[in-house]
Amino acid sequence: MNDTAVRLTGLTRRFGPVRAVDGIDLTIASGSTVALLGPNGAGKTTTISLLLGLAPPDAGTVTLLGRPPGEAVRAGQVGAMVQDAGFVPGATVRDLVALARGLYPRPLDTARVLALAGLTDLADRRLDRLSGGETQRARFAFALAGGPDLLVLDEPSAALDVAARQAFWAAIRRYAADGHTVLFSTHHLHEADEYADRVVLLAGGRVVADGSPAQVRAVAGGRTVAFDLADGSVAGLDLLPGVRSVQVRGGRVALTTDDADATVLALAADRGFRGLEVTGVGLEAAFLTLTGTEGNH
Ligand SMILES: Nc1ncnc2c1ncn2[C@@H]1O[C@H](COP(=O)(O)OP(=O)(O)OP(=O)(O)O)[C@@H](O)[C@H]1O
Repeated sequence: MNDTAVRLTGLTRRFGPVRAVDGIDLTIASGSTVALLGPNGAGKTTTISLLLGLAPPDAGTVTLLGRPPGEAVRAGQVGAMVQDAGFVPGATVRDLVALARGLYPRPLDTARVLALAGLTDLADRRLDRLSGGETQRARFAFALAGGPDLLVLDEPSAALDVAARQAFWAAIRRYAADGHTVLFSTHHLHEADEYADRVVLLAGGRVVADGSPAQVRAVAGGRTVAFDLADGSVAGLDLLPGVRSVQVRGGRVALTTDDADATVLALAADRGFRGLEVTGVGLEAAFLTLTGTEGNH
């Protein structure tokens, strides 16, 4: 199997004055699960359509599993779930899976596709009688049918309720655990945090951060060290190692730090503490900082 599932170099796409995708370089190793995270208009959908070969880039190149995207898709190596895909009215879920399986040289068994997508009990239901969440699962079944090495999902959990969303991510996890590569776009920060082993943060058509969810958090300021303000003095706290900012609220101090370990050790030596709490900044805060929207809300 090819070690590199996706390679994008200098990928660029403009719509008039808008640089929807502005020189993206990205390499995704086979077997990883990667989230393309970004706010509305960040360029996620455009990147995915260029990546799948659905639209030509203005500049740059795309290689999927070592080949041009069209070739990889035709060979059944790539499955995709894109937004607003229409279905033939009157056809059933089973018809759709049969259609998709017929397109690929080595399709998965029908029963496996239906089970993975959570559609076993709905196999004979007409597509135009499915709920929004069920329709989304049918799209997922279509993407899975060819048994692709690379699964590309554009905002896959849109329109799913909580239970359907959990079932959906459990299916993705199972598929990824078999060594398949999954690339999904989302603006749900917790989804990227929870389900991806790598997060690529897009804003304005560019990659603004790229790493593990923990690394993406670290880029934006690390951790918060909070404790009770015993004697009321905050003097010198800003000089402790790693500390970026000091806030006092309701008798507690919150230090934002790049190095929580060093901050806590120095704090212990300096004055001691009570009610210590160390928390991650969270992807949400990282996202706001990195995309430059902090304080604009
Ligand atoms: N066909 C098009 N014509 C003109 N502008 C476009 C077109 N497609 C996308 N854009 C613009 O390109 C930018 C990136 O859009 P894109 O849909 O890729 O973002 P996104 O991150 O997928 O957003 P969302 O989360 O809202 O789906 C936006 O400014 C969008 O308005």
